[in-house]
Amino acid sequence: MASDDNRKPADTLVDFGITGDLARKMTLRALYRLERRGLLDCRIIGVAAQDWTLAQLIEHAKTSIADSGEKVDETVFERFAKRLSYISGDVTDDALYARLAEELGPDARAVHYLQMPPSLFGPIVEKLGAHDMLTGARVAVEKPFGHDLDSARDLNTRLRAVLAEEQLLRLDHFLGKAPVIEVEYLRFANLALAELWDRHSVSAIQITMAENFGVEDRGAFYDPVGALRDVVQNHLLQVLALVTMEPPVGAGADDLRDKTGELLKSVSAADPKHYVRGQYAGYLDVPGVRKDSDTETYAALRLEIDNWRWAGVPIFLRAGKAMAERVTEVRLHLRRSPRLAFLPKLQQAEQNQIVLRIDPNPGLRLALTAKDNDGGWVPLTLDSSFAQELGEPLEPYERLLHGALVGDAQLFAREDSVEESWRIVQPLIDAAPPVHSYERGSWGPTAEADKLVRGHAKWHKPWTPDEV
Ligand SMILES: NC(=O)C1=CN([C@@H]2O[C@H](COP(=O)(O)OP(=O)(O)OC[C@H]3O[C@@H](n4cnc5c(N)ncnc54)[C@H](OP(=O)(O)O)[C@@H]3O)[C@@H](O)[C@H]2O)C=CC1
Ligand SMILES: O=C1O[C@H](COP(=O)(O)O)[C@@H](O)[C@H](O)[C@H]1O
Repeated sequence: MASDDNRKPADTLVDFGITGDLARKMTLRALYRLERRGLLDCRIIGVAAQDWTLAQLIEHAKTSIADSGEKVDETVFERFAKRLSYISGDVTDDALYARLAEELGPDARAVHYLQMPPSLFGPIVEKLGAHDMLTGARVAVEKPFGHDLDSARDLNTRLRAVLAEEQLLRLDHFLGKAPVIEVEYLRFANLALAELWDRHSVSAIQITMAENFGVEDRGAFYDPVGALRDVVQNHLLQVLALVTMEPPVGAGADDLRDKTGELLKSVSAADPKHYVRGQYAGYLDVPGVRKDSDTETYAALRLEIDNWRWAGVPIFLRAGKAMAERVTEVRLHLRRSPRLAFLPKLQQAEQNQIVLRIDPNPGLRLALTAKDNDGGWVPLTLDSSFAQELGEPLEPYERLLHGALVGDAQLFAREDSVEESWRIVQPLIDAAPPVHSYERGSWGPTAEADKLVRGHAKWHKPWTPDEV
């Protein structure tokens, strides 16, 4: 397919897996919201195994959208429902593709969105190719992309045998989060930040993704996966790449992805000696979890970026379920200022910090210090809330599905960055240390996690929205 075709807006979304859990919780709502905003300009062909009528699918869509907390406007929903059609069948069966090809017609410009079990990504794309439905089309695949480096490489090889890289969109919903997208602009458009953003000013970077709920009803999915594969290999490494990359040289999707790919390439493979795994008390009772499971629900690790900007700056990542708070943030600890000889008491001020909160209530905090009345120092924080100052953003799935439909690949992970991020974490998969138990509602196995950062800034309690 000529590369210009890959960027043309699609006129059809083929939604494989429209009856599934992700569709119910998130993607039907996202499509409805795009309709409401006037940003949806295609028909939608749902594909799944359920033997439903179109009326049943429409009813299911309405209930799902309402259950997701969205107020359903009848006029908007009617417009949305008119776009829908439905094909039921088994995606491993050729007959389904013959029906799909007929429904699509010869001139369709389709996006095939695969919110399907990952084991079916390869078979579906191959069948689409065999039935000549990939010319002029794009394919968007859900996470996870592989379960280790070898399987990610195999999947890339399999999909790339029938698709050009420009046709393949690998979803990572963190790349659709407004504050994550904002990082590029904040870093490079503000000299006040840009001038501090390197090893001369930054002494350590901490990225925390804490969730205050457990695995709940997702035991069967989660137990073979664990925190490292579920959120570190993808979400947190993509965030790290955006936080530490060099400035892109142009506005194209590959200008940005060249820089994130390059950055991940310069991250050394993780060392299991600098890796802490935890499992919350009660995890083994979750339905679907093996009774003797040693899957981690908490992962903390240290990484090094071996390039001119970041050499020598330790990067600490941690992610956990059933933690004290739900908060995802990036925290840059700046180096200490020299001794403040002009103060009456001999002391050093606390290190400044720059904090980007990704969730909830995204914002930027500058943590400074000021002089108190006794000649010591007190914390002084400058906070901004993006919602208040920048307005309500598109939700991640709205942004990603819209990007897929209009042909903007910028928000999707490219082959190189997916493989590099698996390369980085692979040693932790191959030689996983034992898991340490931690209490629900805590900050994880803190004794072990504290050892990981010994000699550097301690883990900082994340900036939570209720904190003033
Ligand atoms: N659920 C979530 O919260 C999230 C999920 N994801 C990813 O999204 C993808 C889908 O997950 P999820 O929605 O939870 O999965 P589900 O199992 O809930 O849904 C899978 C969908 O695939 C369809 N399907 C499965 N096998 C076949 C088949 N042989 N032929 C036709 N249709 C088939 C199902 O149809 P039917 O229902 O008719 O059987 C259903 O529509 C996965 O890659 C997952 O990792 C990513 C982020 C979050
Ligand atoms: O991909 C995943 O992300 C969610 C967290 O997403 P968020 O947008 O709510 O922060 C995580 O709970 C889940 O385990 C994981 O699969």
